[in-house]
Amino acid sequence: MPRTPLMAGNWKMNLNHVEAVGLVQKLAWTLEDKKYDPARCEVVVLPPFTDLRSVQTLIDGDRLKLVYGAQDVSANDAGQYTGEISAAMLAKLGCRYVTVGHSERRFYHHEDDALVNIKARKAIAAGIAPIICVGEGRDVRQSGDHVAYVEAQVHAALADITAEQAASVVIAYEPVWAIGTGEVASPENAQEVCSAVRGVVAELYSDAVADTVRVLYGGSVKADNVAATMAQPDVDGCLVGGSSLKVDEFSAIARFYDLPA
Ligand SMILES: O=C(CO)COP(=O)(O)O
Repeated sequence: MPRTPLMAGNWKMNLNHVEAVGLVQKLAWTLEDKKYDPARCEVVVLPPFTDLRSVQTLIDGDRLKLVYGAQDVSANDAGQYTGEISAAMLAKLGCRYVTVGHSERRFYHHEDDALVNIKARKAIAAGIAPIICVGEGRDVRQSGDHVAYVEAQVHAALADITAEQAASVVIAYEPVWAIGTGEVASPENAQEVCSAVRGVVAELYSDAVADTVRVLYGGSVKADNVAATMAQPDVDGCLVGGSSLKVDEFSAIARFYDLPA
């Protein structure tokens, strides 16, 4: 079965719950206006935790053709973990996806590969598809070791995840030097690493699993560069930061197949 492209908007720490409702409404209307077809591209929003209940109510109540998820999940199930949100809580709110291991969490919260792996497994156990984020910093890119670096991150993130579980996993390649900088990776650079990511999945599991897993690119994705990136055989979608907060931009990205490559 061909992989359904996935465009996920990572809002990061932007928009309160009232603003979130406004953005989701406008996004849904714009997509409907443009005859958005969920079979051709799955569109996901990843708001802050405090917005999730409002987003759930809106999407469910109005039967909007949008999927939502969260930006992080606790590595623990319940108990004395002040400030944390469990996978079960996210599942109860109807979250279908959660990003784990975003470079901003690795950097600001010192999250390492082992923790990212636990978070991915917690998400899977709760029936939520983890979007596992990997990607090299500028120093690694300049040293030329970026492929091996990302392959090692993927290996570690998938530890103790079975082949059956791995089929639901999404892996997002987000080179740190491209995040929020306007410096998008070239389509060839994105393809090189996304294909290596798929290679690790094939090596760990099978070609069949590697054919199922969606590999996304993230980093300064915009309507004017998304089509060229999406034309690459191993890029199945994008994890979009800044552009996901702009309705016209994000809805154009969701219809990448109508844009010139
Ligand atoms: O970090 C990102 C998505 O998770 C990418 O952010 P930008 O699209 O703003 O570069």
